[in-house]
Amino acid sequence: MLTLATTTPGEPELFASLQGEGPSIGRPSTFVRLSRCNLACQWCDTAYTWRFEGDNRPHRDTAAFERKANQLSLDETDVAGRIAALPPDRLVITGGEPLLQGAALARMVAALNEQRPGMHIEIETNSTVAPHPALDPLVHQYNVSPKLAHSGNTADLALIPERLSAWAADPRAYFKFVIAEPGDLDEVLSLQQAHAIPGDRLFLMPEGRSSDVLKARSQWLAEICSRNGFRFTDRLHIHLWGDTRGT
Ligand SMILES: Nc1nc2[nH]cc(C(=O)O)c2c(=O)[nH]1
Ligand code: SF4
Ligand SMILES: [Mg+2]
Repeated sequence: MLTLATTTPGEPELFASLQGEGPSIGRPSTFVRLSRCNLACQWCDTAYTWRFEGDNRPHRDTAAFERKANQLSLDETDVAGRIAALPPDRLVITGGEPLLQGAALARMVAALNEQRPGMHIEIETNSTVAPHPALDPLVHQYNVSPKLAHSGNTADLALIPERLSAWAADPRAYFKFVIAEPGDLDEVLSLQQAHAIPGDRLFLMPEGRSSDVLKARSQWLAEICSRNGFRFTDRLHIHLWGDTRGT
């Protein structure tokens, strides 16, 4: 079984859209959003995947979410069938932290490869969890987003040195750092040095859940990228559809 997020109670968050972030920005892709996360970012835009009633970890919005309305368990073959029925030939698996369900994901992707061979498989991850050995060979691209101090997570939970070095050594892994202030760059530079992250696999992305905030932060972030040899990524889906589920 896989535990998915929902768009509305009982409806899994599984949809066709355009990849909004990172190296595949603009590509038609099917998205599946898994529930649960091992971190708690104070600016997280998908707190409905983890901040359930009784979870008091700090978040910018104080709301806690009812678990029953925001989680849905489905069979791996059922999830694969829903993905195979949609037009895109690319799949983005996101969350929450999808690698927490690595064994079930391996079964789902294997079923998908039977039903719809040749799909490009991309995974969004917060960097802390090693891919399950049965899943890893089925994945074409990892979008790895280590969480900096401004996320509110402690470094001992969010920045696992051996994991970061393993991602840096994997040519399938693209780093995507969420940046809220120019000062966040110092942390990126020291992580880049410590783990030998190549600049052509290192993206900076503005933090923001509205088009206005993204545009304002893009002004100085674009400059930082060009000065440091990093790639810039916008959040296309926020400009197009705002901060909404299922887009
Ligand atoms: N269109 C679209 N692109 C995305 N890229 C990464 C997303 C995510 O939430 O992880 C995301 C998302 O939620 N929507
Ligand atoms: S790692 Fe991702 S899903 Fe988890 S709390 Fe942070 S932003 Fe949200
Ligand atoms: Mg998102």
